[in-house]
Amino acid sequence: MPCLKIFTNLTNSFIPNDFVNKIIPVLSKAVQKSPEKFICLISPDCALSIGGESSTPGAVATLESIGNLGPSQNKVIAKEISDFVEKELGISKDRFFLTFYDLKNFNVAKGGITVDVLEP
Ligand SMILES: O=C1C=C2C[C@@H](C(=O)O)NC2=CC1=O
Repeated sequence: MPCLKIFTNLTNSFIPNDFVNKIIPVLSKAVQKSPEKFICLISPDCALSIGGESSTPGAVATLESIGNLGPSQNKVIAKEISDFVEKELGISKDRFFLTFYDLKNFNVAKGGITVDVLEP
């Protein structure tokens, strides 16, 4: 599944309960894949230093997808996700770091079956 993982120094009480669901349509539109395929997890209360500063809100995130990533797509995706994270979590864009991983289909499995077999 295309998967966004966010690690943040925000405490759990600052993460809206519906955050992981609300971001799915944003991901779906930005990555151009159907919403039911997406996973989002957020890990709060992380010890996180960005440039020696650990008390200001910040986050490090990874986005994994089989395709639909690349130099032009990533520019759009980065903007959409960082806008949403800033609006919903109050994390400024200069303290939000996103890394993209374009996965091979044989390196992802769902229900115990690799995606090259699931979606040949
Ligand atoms: O990363 C991806 C993972 C999957 C699994 C499969 C599915 O859920 O149907 N399709 C996927 C697309 C991806 O990009």
